[in-house]
This record gives sequence, C-alpha cells and structure tokens, in this order.
Amino acid sequence: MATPEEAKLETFFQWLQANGVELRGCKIKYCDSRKGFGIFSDKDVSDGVLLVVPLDLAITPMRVMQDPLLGPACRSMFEEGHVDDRLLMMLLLTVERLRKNSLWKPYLDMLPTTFHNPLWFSDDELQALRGTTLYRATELQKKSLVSLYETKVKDLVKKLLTLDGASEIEVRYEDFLWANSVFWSRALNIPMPRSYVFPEMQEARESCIPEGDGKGSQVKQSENLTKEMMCTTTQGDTVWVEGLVPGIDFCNHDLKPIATWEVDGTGSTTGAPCCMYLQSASPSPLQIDQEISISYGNKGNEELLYLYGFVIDDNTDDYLMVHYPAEALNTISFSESKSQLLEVQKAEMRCLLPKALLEQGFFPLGTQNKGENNNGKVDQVANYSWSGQRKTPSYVNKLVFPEKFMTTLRTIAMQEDELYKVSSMLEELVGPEGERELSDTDVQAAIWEVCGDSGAFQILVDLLRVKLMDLEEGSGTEESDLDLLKKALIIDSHENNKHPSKMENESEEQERIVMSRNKWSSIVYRRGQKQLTRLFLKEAEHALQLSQNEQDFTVP
Ligand SMILES: C[S@@+](CC[C@H](N)C(=O)[O-])C[C@H]1O[C@@H](n2cnc3c(N)ncnc32)[C@H](O)[C@@H]1O
Repeated sequence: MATPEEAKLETFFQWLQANGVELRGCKIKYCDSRKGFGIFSDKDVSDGVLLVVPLDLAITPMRVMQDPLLGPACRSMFEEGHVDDRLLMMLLLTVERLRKNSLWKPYLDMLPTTFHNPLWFSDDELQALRGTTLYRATELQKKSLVSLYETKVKDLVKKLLTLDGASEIEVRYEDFLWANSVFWSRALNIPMPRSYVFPEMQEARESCIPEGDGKGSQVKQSENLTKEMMCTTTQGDTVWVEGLVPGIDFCNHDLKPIATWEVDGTGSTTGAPCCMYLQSASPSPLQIDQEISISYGNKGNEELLYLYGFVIDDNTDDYLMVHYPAEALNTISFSESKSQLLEVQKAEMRCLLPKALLEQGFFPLGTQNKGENNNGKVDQVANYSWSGQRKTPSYVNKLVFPEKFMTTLRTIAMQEDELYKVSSMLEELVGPEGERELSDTDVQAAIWEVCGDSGAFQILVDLLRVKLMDLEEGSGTEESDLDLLKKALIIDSHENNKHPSKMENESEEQERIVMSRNKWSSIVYRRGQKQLTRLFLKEAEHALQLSQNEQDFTVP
C-alpha cells in the first residue's frame, strides 16, 4: 500500500500532467529531511530537456489577478495600492492553502510545512545568531511581518475566503508566515516573452495556451492581462516577472549544477511554446537517479540562511557587511558640514566585503577559486591629486576596501583644520562667481588630497573591532565555534542523527554536542562572520599602519 507521502506525490504528478507539465526525463522524489524533495533523472533524453512547465501555470502577480474567484478582488486591492505584487502572490498562497477545494491543493500539499530560515527559529536558536547582521535583520523582519499581518493581511485573507463562502475558517499569523517563506524560498525572476505578457500582443500568446484534458484538477484562469497590472522590469522583448513555477521549484541548489532553467517563448527548443524548461547542463547522459540540481547563484551564508534556510560550510561566497551607524553621525564634530559633503559625494554608509576580496589584499588566503566570480573586484581607487602634493600611496593596489566606503570614512574622520582646507580648495575650484558646479569626484579628490587615508582606516579598524566584539560577546571566539561544529550531533526531525564531522575515537564520540539543524546553521554562519571580521580587521590594521608611515614621511 502506498504511504501518505507516495499518495501525495502521485496526486501531484496527476495534477502536473493535467496542467500541461511534461516530466520528460526526471521525477520528483524525497531526498532527506535536510533538503526535502528534489528532482532526479529517470531516463535519458537526447535533447537534454528534462522537464517542461507551461508559463500559464506559474504563480505570478498577473496570474493572481486572473484567478476566476480571487482575481477581481485582488486586482482592485492592487490597483488601489493596498498590496504590492509580492504580497499578491503571498495572499494567493495563504488563501488557497486554507480553502478546502483549492485547485492548487495537490501542489500546496507538496510544499514544506515548516522552514529553516531564522523567522522559524526558536528563541534558543535565535540566540545563536546574536551579534550578527542576520540577528538584527530577523528581529526587524519578524516585527514588520507581524504588523503587516495584523494591520492588513488578516482582513484581506478573510475577505478573500468569504468569496469562497468560507468565512468561518480561522486565519492565523502562521499561515501568512508560511506563505512568506514559500515565496522567498521558491520564487524565480522569470524572463517572460513580452508577447506573452502584454495583451496587445495577444495573438502570439493565444496559440500558446495548452489545451486542457478536461480533468477537474486543471488550474483555470480568466483571459486578459492588462498593462497597468505590471510591476516588472522590461528589457527589449523580455519582461522580468517574479513568480513560482510548480515543478521547476523542486530543484535544489548546487554551485556545480546539473541543469539550468530557461524560458522557451516560441517552442523552438521544447516543441511547447511559452513554457519554462529544465535543460541538462551535463555533456554526458545523466545517470539514472542522479539528483538534478540548479544553481541559486553565488550566495553567502547570510543570504542562503535568510532566504532558503540552509548554509554551506566554509562558503567561498561569504561576505561581511560593515556599516557606519547613521545615529553616530549626529554625535561627531562638524556633523552638519560633513553630512553635506557626504551628500554631494553620494556617499555610502555601508559596504559589502566579499571573502574573495582578500585574495588581492596584504594577507591572501590562497584558497579561492580565482576567476569564478567577480565579486572580489575592488573598484579601482580613483584618487588623484591636483596639486601633486599627495602621492598615490604605495599600498593602493593591495587595498581591499571599496573606494566609495573609504570616501565616506575619510569625510567622517576629518579634523577642523582639514575641513577648513577642503572648503577653501573647493571654493577655489568653484571660482569667485560660482562658475563651476562641484561634482562628487571634485569633493572626493579634495578630501583625499587634504586628509589621506589614515583617519578613514582608523574608523574602519574601530568599526571592525566593535563588530568582532559584538560577534564574540554571546558566543565566544571563532575557535570555540569550530570546536562546537566538530562536536555537533545534528538532530533532524524524523531521521537519524547526522554527524557532519567524524570523531577519532570513542571518548571523543562521548563529547558530542546535540543540536538542531537551525543551531548548527547559525554557528556555521556566525563562525564565517567572525573569520571574515578578523581577516578584514587584519587588512585594515595593516593598511592603517602603512598609511600612517607614509603620511609621517610626506607631511612636514
Ligand atoms: C526551491 S526549494 C527546492 C525544493 C525543496 N527541497 C522542497 O522540498 O520543496 C528550496 C528549498 O530547498 C532546500 N534546499 C535546496 N538546496 C539545498 C541544499 N543544497 N542544501 C540544503 N537544502 C537545500 C531548502 O530548504 C530551500 O529553502
């Protein structure tokens, strides 16, 4: 007899078929409690097209507004500005999951019921993130989601359920949280053919709508799309639309993916116009039962955990976010003049420091896969000196900190006499009659000429030291995190416990520390953040020293 899981899968396959989906060389199968379901190869396909999904099945804002039952109400909510395009899709998911006879039921039943992003963490698991950017972001997002739910979503969902005669159904915050996590962990930015999206090019589209097979489970939609619905980016013949694509969204992530997803507007590749398909990226035939992964992009653990609820140990795409707190700006000397200068320079108060940047710094790690991503490129320093007094520093090519952020810090660090000198230089440049308008580069160059780098590096060193202290305050050092990870025994629900690292002997085995996957992910992420903070701090301290030496040497 089929297990409940198998029965759910079978119903889902029938639903996919009824909605025009073709599983040509793959099947959907349960992987494990960590990854959930995934897509696996099940036969050889000569053209490499593994899965074909009609674009009509995608859950997009247009699709929500075309829904025969919910569409008209959703459309007016959208047109009146009560909801944006993402919220529309979340509303559909929330309502359809609560409705008894939803035509989406076979799909929704296949989706996870709980998630591993920090919005779902217990208090204890959240504590493991203390001191990280993600901890603060999660706190803020939790508050904003609860408030959105209380002030808007609850009533809108009730209103939509009433349309189905189901006003008695109780709506809970958790239903909306679920829809939010489904959306963020599965949505794709789909490059749709313009002719498919806009009604004035309807003819091309009409020939694409797959014919139903008469089964009741086909998800229906009503006709026209209108231009004013669109909240999308247009690029030539392509309109980028966010949405969920049932079927394709069961692909798990791998940085060395087996497949890519594409849109086939004309049907020239798949024989099925206006569809999305999964294309094998492997030069040789796939092995039967091989998992078909796609790449979600080069993402650091912060982003992976926030969006998808998983992390990669020793992630080469990790990055550190450093920001100068806006509130601190009001407390420094000459804050008003400095704020004005920051504005003219279009200064950035934060910067992202990808791990890969370290490769070109003073202390390269030597572990990066060079050339694979260009995250690590520093914007070349545009310092120049119009008086020729300040020489380009000898270390300039080793600096890993973005020039835009250095500009901000130089401005914040200025002393009274420096501010005075910068002002007179700029006045000279503008001319007595105000002949010339100052550009951001004029101001940047003047500040650099007068101040050099040491003040900026000093602030950077302070920011990074504070960051390291915050990170270590509740959870100790990077080494203690490493030790925890070595001893971790991860408890996954419904399954055997996982030992991510092997222990040498029995006594070590007894030292195992039992922890949830969420806690383990938090420690992997925070350890990476501690490591990056330490390494970037080392770069900043060294740069500070060099800049002070050179300054002592040049300034009389
Ligand atoms: C687009 S869905 C993929 C299908 C999903 N596995 C399911 O059961 O519905 C993305 C989610 O799959 C899981 N996932 C994908 N790739 C993973 C990976 N490399 N490691 C762990 N979990 C992964 C995460 O839970 C993520 O939020």
